[in-house]
Amino acid sequence: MSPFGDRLAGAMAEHGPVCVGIDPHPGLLSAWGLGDDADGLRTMGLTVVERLAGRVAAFKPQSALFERHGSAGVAALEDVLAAARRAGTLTVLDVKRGDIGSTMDGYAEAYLADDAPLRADAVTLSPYLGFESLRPALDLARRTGRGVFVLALTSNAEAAGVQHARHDGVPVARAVAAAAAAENARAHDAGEWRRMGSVGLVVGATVGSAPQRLGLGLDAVRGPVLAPGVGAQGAGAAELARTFGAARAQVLASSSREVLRAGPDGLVDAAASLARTARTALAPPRTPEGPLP
Ligand SMILES: O=c1ccn([C@@H]2O[C@H](COP(=O)(O)O)[C@@H](O)[C@H]2O)c(=O)[nH]1
Repeated sequence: MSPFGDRLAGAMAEHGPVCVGIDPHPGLLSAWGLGDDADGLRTMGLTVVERLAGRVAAFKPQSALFERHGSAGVAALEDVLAAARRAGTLTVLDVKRGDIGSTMDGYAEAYLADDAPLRADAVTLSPYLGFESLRPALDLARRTGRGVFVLALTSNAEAAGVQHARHDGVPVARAVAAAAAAENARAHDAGEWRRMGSVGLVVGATVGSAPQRLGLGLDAVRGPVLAPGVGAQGAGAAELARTFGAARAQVLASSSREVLRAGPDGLVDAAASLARTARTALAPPRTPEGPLP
């Protein structure tokens, strides 16, 4: 299997830089005429996969909303991940895991091993026990051709107190970006990827000019940037264009509730509209003569 970053770069070029979140909130399940139970979760997830596979670059199931229903909910999540695999659309499992190294081994095995029932193409990870505590997941993802998205600047306003804080004068989020860049550089030097590294960052589309102000150097990370916050959290084309600047070619815009609110019959149009917004906002800046070299 080619590495996640290269596979994602191909999917973004083919289907647009768009990820649809599968977040079965109780209110959405009710609006879809589904019960807030494991069958409802499964039906919503499988419907999203059936209608949108091959139309978007990736799906991002939100683990928490499946875990609410215990083992039956997790079984539904396994089914949704398996359906996306069969359909050939990439999955980013949003689990935001992070722990001491020995426990991190367990999380890595749970989501990134080839035989894991909950395996996804990539997972979200939290670096707030120290970036290096994520080593088991970084290494297993590299061995199995999978990817990780490490939280750098999350879309929620209260995150700034932690992520903008400075340690030895360096903003925490910038240190996270630098560590991700180093991982991608090592893998590139080893000849492992061509188009994009497999260690990505999460940077909310709602964070304004924070990446520039904090000197994150997102383009230098050379990995994908997962940008949640489009739609229900208020970010649109203007925010995507403003926030990501020189890194816009790496950005995977993500939206959950706004697409799901369209209901089963409106999914295709809602995802197409999201793709149009993301493609326009994230296109290279144009000069009078054409795109910049
Ligand atoms: O910084 C972050 C990281 C993750 N998320 C997750 O993305 C979706 C957003 O859902 P919407 O309905 O499009 O608002 C959700 O699963 C979050 O947990 C995020 O929003 N911000």
